[in-house]
Amino acid sequence: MDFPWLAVASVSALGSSVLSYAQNSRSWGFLAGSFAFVWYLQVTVWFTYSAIVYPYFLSPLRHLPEPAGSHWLMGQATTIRKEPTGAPARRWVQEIPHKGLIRYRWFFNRERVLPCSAKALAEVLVTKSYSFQKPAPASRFLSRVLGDGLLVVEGDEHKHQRRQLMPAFSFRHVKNLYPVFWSKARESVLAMTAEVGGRKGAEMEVSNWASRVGLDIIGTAGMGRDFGAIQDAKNPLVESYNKLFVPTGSDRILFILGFVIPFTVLNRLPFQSRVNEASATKKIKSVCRELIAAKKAILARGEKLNVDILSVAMESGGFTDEDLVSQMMTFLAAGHETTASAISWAVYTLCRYPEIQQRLREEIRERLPAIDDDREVTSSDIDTMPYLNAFCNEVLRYWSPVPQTVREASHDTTILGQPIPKGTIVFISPKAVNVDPELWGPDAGEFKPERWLRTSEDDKAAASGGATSNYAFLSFLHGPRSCIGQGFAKAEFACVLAAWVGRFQFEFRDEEDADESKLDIRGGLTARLYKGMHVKMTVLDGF
Ligand code: HEM
Repeated sequence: MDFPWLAVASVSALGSSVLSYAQNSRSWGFLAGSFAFVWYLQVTVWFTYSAIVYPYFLSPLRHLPEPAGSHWLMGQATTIRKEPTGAPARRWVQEIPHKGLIRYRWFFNRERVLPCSAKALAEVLVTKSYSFQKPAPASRFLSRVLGDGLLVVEGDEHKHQRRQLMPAFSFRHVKNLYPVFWSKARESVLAMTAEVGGRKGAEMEVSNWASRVGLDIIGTAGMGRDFGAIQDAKNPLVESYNKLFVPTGSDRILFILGFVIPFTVLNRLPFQSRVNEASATKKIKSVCRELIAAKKAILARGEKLNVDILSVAMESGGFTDEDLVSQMMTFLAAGHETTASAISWAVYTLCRYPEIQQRLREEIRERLPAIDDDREVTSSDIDTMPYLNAFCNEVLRYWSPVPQTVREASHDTTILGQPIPKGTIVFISPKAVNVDPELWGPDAGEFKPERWLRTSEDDKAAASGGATSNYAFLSFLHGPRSCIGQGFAKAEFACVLAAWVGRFQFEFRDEEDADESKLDIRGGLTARLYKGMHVKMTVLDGF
């Protein structure tokens, strides 16, 4: 329930004028004082209604099961802010007896609904997908930093954009990109080898490397431009994304102020995060404009464009230049931090389970050419490596690089027959659903690549990791708003990981990291280790 700024301001203006008139006062001081008084009265009434009366006595959601120990006014807000991103939802889904929906309360008892059965998820993500849209504050942020690209737009505009962009992500097209993925993966291995040198157990922060290789892959395979991020850690694009997605101290202040000042006003104030955001967005936009101009010059010369995402979007004829800038910004952001997060968590897992690392390395070395070998690596090499694919699927399941996402009911609707009023916030938690024993069986909470390995020719269960429903694996969501880059991401992830594991041995720098429950995981869009993923790396002979 959002604070009705406009209505409250209008009533305050009217009320203070009436009071001034009734008191026959022409003093500005009296007018301002009575304006503040009427404002205060309304805030008190609104607050009592929205934070106490509605959630406790009137809301149709009040009978849904809730986490125990919620604060009378702050619900689960402090728990959520204290624990690693997505961790409370992971616990609630398993601990609270539910029939597919859980309600929890956020600051000032604002209600949230967590769909957690396959049927509830199917309704939110597929059958009623366009009734559950991105909430206005999330859309405003995404729109500011990405423009109105595929991730932001809703309804018919979304259907139209998605149709135009789909050919760039077709199965056949992604298959043709494997050699590009492999060549960038090799380049990153060579650059990292140079940095490690002959040192045994050299300390490295791998999420930055993963980000840089991700950026170069989306640049080369998605836009026909090598950004050179692997070769240059100070690459302006890398720095711009660091500014955009790494949280600053002022974010917390902005979050709190957001309860009392409208975001349209806050966003104009010179907070550090807003200043960073504006300069980063300007830089990224200028790179995108330059890319589009270069492609247009190719078209003007009558030459044929490549089949990268940008070329497909341009050739569809369905986008203006500014639309194309938004799409490019969307693919750059959506396409590199997510995969980078998956690669970082894969490295973490390899440190945690040295025997899995060894088994994976054996398969890679047996099946793929060594890094110094120029032979092309194709989809038939990568897609037929059972343990590599099982390991990648299990990392995506267990760590869910996008741990949670959010929707808002755009009108009064239902989930599983439960009335959901317009404006209700619905939290979708891949991090919780991906390890729910109801859907995955009793070993859901274990990291176990074997669940994806076929035990016989007609073992069909392995394709879905043995889960009882498609909706059990939510890392890319499902339905019309699922990740359009899923095939691209899986292929890129497998190539980079294979090249890294073939060449390097990974170990924890800080042994205490082995205790997952102590990890400080934060992040809005993707899950990151707050201190960075610091590991020890050694170059191994023979690959
Ligand atoms: C491991 C890597 C990745 C993961 C886990 C991932 C996950 C997701 C998720 C969960 C969403 C839905 C977000 C929401 O609606 O709230 C999404 C959407 C999207 N992803 Fe990915 N993604 C990955 C890689 C990529 C790549 C490589 C690209 C592009 C090449 C990409 C492009 C997009 C786009 C454009 C959307 C918006 C789709 C739409 O709304 O129609 N993603 N992704």
